[in-house]
Amino acid sequence: MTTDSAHRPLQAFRIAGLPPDFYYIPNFISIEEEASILQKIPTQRWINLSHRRLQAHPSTLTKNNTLLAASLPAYLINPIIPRFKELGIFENTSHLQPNHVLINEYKPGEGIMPHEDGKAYASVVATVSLGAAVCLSLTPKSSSDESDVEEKDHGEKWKVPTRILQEPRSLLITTGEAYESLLHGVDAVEIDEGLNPETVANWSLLGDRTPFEEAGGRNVRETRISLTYRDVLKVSSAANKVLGGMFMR
Ligand SMILES: O=C(O)CCC(=O)C(=O)O
Ligand SMILES: [Fe+2]
Repeated sequence: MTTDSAHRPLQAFRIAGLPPDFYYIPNFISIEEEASILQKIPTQRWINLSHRRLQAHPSTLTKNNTLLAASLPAYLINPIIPRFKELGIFENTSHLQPNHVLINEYKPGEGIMPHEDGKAYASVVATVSLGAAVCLSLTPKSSSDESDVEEKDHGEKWKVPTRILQEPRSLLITTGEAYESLLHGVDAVEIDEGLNPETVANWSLLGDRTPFEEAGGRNVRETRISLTYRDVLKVSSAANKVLGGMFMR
């Protein structure tokens, strides 16, 4: 298992200095693919929240975190999910592929509080960014446990808190300990500031650093949409529901 890890396609994209594992792939989709997806996101399905808006596909989970089985819309499947398969992103999750996508939209000044994604899902999230760049802020789960998060695996120091800069068309994969031991959020700011190799964990993996360098380490926010692909563990098929209903009579 460990011997072939060096040959795994994701290894070149691993973000160093963070708990295992985050992977960042710039230009995961093309400009044309990005435009096509943006144009297909339905305008009538947005749920407005105070600092962002979102929609869930194929549907919102039930109160006990169950997904009612249904396929994802075609524009969320192709070309993205076949590319996930080539990279083996969901090869160890229960359904071997994502079955749920949350679409989040952030206008300048909007964000999402630090949080964890929790146990409704397999511990893998694949996030495709569309439209503009945004920084994801990472913090240890509890500040009193900071030393636990920083020193693991032979005393290796993790550089948290830190940020991951997500360029438009990029893919960010969060798995395992990175999924379980850190909180992630998007600061509700109009400008991400102080972007440089020390403050941005994936600086060396960026597709194009020049816009941020030329802006003096700033990213002036524009509307950014994210597609977060996940594998929901509990899935209820329509057939199960009917059977369940029969046994209850
Ligand atoms: O927009 C993002 O990149 C993060 C979204 C997020 O954390 C979530 O939907 O749980
Ligand atoms: Fe999240």
